[in-house]
Amino acid sequence: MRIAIASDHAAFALKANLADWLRAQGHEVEDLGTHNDASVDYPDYGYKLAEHVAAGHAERGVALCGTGIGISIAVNRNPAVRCALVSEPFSARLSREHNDANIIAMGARIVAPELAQACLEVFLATPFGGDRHIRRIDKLSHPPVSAQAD
Ligand SMILES: O=C(CO)[C@H](O)[C@H](O)COP(=O)(O)O
Repeated sequence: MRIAIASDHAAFALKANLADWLRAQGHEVEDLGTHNDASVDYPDYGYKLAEHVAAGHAERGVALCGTGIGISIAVNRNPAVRCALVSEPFSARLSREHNDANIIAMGARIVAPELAQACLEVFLATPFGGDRHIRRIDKLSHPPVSAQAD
């Protein structure tokens, strides 16, 4: 699978670890930076990753920062992608089955590399469940001008 990966300085080491692990699994990995541990701003890398996946240059994306929170917010500003912030494999699986997430976000200050690998493995292996979830995914793509829930 073609996978793009991006992080800020706080997750630079985790990004290197996961990129190596993905390549060892036979995936084609594009590293969108950052390329060292000098301080940078996570939105820059989140926007770049989202644009890359939305353009079809990669089938899946991996977004990393200290907590995963900031970069996942940045990625989800792009309406053409769905990014799930996870810290354990069960959420990683459901992010695919229910949400058809195409980008996974994790925090290097939250999850150890082995756990991040386990989350990523499940994320890449799990198909979208379809059925009722299609209707809900579609609603995410078309937010209402004014909310209408009971
Ligand atoms: O987790 C993050 C955003 O959600 C960032 O990685 C974190 O805020 C960077 O912090 P610092 O500049 O103190 O290294």
